Amino acid sequence: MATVEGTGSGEKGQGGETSVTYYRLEEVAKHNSVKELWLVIHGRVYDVTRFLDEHPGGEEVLLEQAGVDASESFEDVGHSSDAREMLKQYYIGDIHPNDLKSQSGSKLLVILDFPHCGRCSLRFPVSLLHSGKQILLRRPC
Ligand code: HEM
Repeated sequence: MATVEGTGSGEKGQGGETSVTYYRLEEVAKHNSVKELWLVIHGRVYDVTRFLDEHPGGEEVLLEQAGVDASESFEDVGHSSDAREMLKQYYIGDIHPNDLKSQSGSKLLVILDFPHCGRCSLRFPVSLLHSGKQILLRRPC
């Protein structure tokens, strides 16, 4: 496990300090029972131990995903936005960047337009590692 300090807002005096705890996949894998059940959804780690009894889809499906990346099964079910909102309360940290799957197939094309300047429009592909991080961009002119 590693904890990394980062600035949430990047603005001075706005109190945007955040701290992220990173977990290796092998550590997540150890929490695979009803006593302690962690799973990974989209690069984020969730401790759903106390949710086992409450999950509307039953505890069995959660146990099947115990200690592993459950992103695909989570999405296959087509969980509601309420379900996605619930995730927040079980979030305990992010997967360590070294353990994130290479997502070469999922690139995002960023297009920046600068209305004040007729010459400047930037297009560049970026790789999506995980959400929640800040990207700083510098205006070209
Ligand atoms: C912390 C993670 C999860 C949360 C917060 C969660 C939450 C919910 C909620 C609120 C529902 C009710 C329907 C809805 O609102 O979408 C539901 C249903 C269900 N969930 Fe999850 N879920 C989680 C993980 C999973 C995972 C990993 C699976 C794996 C297959 C799963 C399978 C199901 C199934 C099969 C249903 C029933 C769908 C139905 O009856 O139509 N869930 N879940």
